[in-house]
Amino acid sequence: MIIAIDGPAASGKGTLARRLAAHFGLPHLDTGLLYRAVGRIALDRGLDLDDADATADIAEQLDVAELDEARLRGREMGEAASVVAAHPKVRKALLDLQRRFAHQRGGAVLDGRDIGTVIAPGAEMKIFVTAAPDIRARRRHLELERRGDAPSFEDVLADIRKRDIRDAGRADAPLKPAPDAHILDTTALDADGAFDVALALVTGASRGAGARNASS
Ligand SMILES: Nc1ncnc2c1ncn2[C@@H]1O[C@H](COP(=O)(O)OP(=O)(O)O)[C@@H](O)[C@H]1O
Ligand SMILES: Nc1ccn([C@@H]2O[C@H](COP(=O)(O)OP(=O)(O)O)[C@@H](O)[C@H]2O)c(=O)n1
Repeated sequence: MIIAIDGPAASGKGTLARRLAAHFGLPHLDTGLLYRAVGRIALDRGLDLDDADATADIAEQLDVAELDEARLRGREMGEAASVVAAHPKVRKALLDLQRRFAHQRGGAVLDGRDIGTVIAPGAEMKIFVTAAPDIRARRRHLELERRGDAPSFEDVLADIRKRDIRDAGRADAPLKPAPDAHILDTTALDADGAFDVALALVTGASRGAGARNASS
């Protein structure tokens, strides 16, 4: 089974995807890390993030085994990722590896912005995780504080709003729910509550598929 989790920044999609993957014994890919890595390498090399050709070259040569998650989670990396992710050439360079991961034997869980719409439109389960911007900013602010990065709450909220607008407004693979996605609003749900709702959706869908298979 392919489980596609999409949603805006700090909505809790990564936390949910990891928990679903552990529960079902499926491999998990946080696709945001790919774009963060491209942004990071471009900045390390002093390249212009708006240079679509140079950043697409980096994306083509990206070694997924070398993704250093701790270095990629910083505040400025989310912004850099969002800039390079708007280049169609960068997205194209990262497409095959994500599709292969999604379609491996036994299934997978992927989280990002375009999993249900572009990477795995045939996924058996699509969940679009969302929450109010100020709640997402509070979560991200706490997370950054724990990392020792201490921007103000207002700065984190401004980052999130800016990234939402860029991600939803780009022409190629914009952030939006697939027509058949379940919307999971976690504004009033903690991580356990979000997991319980998602688990009920996934187990309900597999039972439905079992029933359809049994009757066909
Ligand atoms: N439902 C939730 N309620 C409160 N905090 C959450 C919830 N889901 C995730 N978090 C926390 O919020 C932060 C962002 O979550 P994360 O899963 O990384 O979001 P995303 O992958 O959407 O950016 C993390 O510190 C995580 O532990
Ligand atoms: N499948 C994906 C995943 C991320 N991205 C981009 O990468 C950026 C960082 O993604 P992320 O998932 O690591 O960010 P958070 O939601 O964790 O803050 C996003 O703002 C998107 O611009 C994308 O375009 N497509």
